[in-house]
Amino acid sequence: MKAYQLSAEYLRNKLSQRKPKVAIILGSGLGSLADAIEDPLIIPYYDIPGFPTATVHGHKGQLVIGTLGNQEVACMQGRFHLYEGISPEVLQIPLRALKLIGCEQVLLTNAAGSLHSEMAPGSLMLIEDHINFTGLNPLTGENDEAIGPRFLDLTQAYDRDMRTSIQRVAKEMKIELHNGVYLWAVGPTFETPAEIRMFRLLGADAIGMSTVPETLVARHCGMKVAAISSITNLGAGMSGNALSHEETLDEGQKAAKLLGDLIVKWLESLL
Ligand SMILES: O=P(O)(O)O[C@@H]1C[C@H](O)[C@@H](CO)O1
Ligand SMILES: Nc1nc2[nH]cnc2c(=O)[nH]1
Repeated sequence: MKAYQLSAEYLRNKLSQRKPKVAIILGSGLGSLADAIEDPLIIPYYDIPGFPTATVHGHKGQLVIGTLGNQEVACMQGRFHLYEGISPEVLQIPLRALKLIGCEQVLLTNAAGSLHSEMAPGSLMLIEDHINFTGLNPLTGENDEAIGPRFLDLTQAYDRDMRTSIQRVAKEMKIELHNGVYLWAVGPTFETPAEIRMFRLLGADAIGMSTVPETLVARHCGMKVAAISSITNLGAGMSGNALSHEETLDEGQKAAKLLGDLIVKWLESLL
């Protein structure tokens, strides 16, 4: 058995009657969203065969399965990043396991730096497309055609219907939701000001160190994907301030309530 199949088998045995259809991944500073999940079944990543351990401060490292916005959800409270030394192959495990237990859609969230001063910290950005600036891809290696195609089309990486429904709900709630392109940089260093200027020229609107590998793995196994960035800072050199993970966490926590409200209403709208 492959590692993700072992993870899925373990999770299936834990689920009993629960049937999560929507997966959610919470980024830096956004973990408190999972506290609103009702009747939670909490499974630490270290208990799940095949799952790596979450090492980044602010990423709790547990799967919370329960009800949110009247939907059954499987929520990853914390994620894995390549810069933690996790191989691209291991990044495949959580999403494939979530698909195997029945999740058809995934909503990814992250903390990100903005490349436009008008999209200030505290803003939310719906990802309409991405730029993979890492040269790395979690789908590198042998392809299992039973999971997905060798050459995956990414013309619609972020699902149009999911984006439309999230935008509609944001509008109803009078939440300003920017649209933009997220650029994946490996990290763990933040960028230099020169890199930020270059990334803006390349067409990026926000920059971060996650999400794209999850999108690639999820799309490959046939899940629908939407993603929202919580803007925690302006890109390096744009404000004169030094960047830090503490700032990411503080600003993420400040935005978590607004993002949580949007996610709950969106889940309710799926009924
Ligand atoms: O997991 P996300 O993408 O939300 O985390 C961001 C990127 C880095 O891991 C970290 C930098 O502060 O926050
Ligand atoms: N790469 C990158 N990741 C972030 N996560 C939160 N802010 C940033 C940023 O400015 N750059």
